[in-house]
Amino acid sequence: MSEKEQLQALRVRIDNLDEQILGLISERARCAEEVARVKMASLQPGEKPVFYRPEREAWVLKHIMELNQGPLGNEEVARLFREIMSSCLALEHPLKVAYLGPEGTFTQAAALKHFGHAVISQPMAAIDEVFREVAAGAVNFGVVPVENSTEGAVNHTLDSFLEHDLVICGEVELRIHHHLLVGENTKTDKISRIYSHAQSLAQCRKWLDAHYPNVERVAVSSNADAAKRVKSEWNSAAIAGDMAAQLYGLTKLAEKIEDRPDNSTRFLIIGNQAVPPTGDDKTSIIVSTNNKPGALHNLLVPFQARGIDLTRIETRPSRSGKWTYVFFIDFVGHQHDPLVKDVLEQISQETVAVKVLGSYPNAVL
Ligand SMILES: C=C(O[C@@H]1C=C(C(=O)O)C=C[C@H]1O)C(=O)O
Repeated sequence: MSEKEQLQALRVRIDNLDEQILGLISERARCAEEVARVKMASLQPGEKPVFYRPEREAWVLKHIMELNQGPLGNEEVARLFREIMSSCLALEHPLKVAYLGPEGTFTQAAALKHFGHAVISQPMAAIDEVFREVAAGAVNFGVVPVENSTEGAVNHTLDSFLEHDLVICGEVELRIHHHLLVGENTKTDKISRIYSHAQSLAQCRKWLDAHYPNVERVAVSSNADAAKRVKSEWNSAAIAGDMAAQLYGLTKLAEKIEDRPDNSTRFLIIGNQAVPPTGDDKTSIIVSTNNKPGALHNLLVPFQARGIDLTRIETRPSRSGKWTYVFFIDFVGHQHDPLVKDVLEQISQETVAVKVLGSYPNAVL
């Protein structure tokens, strides 16, 4: 067979497979519609239907990754199935998700990675506004950054948990790649100012010291805001990611300029709905202790005694008295696990207050 004939034969096979895939996706979507009908039919009077099931979605993605034998990688097939689920869920009930905006931020990228592109995503100007939108019921979920592997905690997010009664329903991790971006009119040999969010400037500090030691670094409210500004200024550049570059039509003067190649940010999904266990979960709590010697030690011993892994501990001022603190603790397990119930009971006897922010599936993607 000639090359042309071989390619033609392969394309016929691909067309045939696509038709089968379409048939199967449509059948799956009809099943999701049926799920919605069943959920609606079995509601008690006054009860609201729960369409989005994060624990079920985590299971579906893990199941697919376990079955996958290549040649596509696990992450790749999971991303495809994430989008299929997103579209199926949107047929049941379109989800509204608020995120720390404006459009083009890494938080938007995280929201789309977690929920897929079929959600209605709404940018908010500040982290606190995301919390308020979710608390008011104007959106189903919110997405906020909580920690970066280079720069540490996002304090605004931690502090917002002290002020709102919301539940953590999930987490997303995103590799963060920063680029130095310029507009069409930028005089690249005369850059006198570089805009970005303070966290991003910090994540690229060494690169900036080496390449632009004398250029003014200007912290603005988001990377997307930085990208927007350079469009109208001739002597400015921005540090931002791919989404912002695309959105504002900027070009990359330098790529992947973050100081650490593994630079990642963790985001939280906040909502009003508690998530049942999946067997691979994490729990986040806030604890306030008496300001006396050994308080932190006494708090941690019960975890150690039960072999519960702490994945993170963060301290913040309590805001209810000078030099008093609260601890944000993440650990492995679900609040319904007997061992976790037991540890929560014990620490609530030894501390001033314990608040469970939520138990949620470990990030699959
Ligand atoms: C189909 C359901 O509803 C939603 C859609 C899902 C899917 O498309 O697989 C999974 C969980 C839910 O978010 C369900 O509850 O099973």
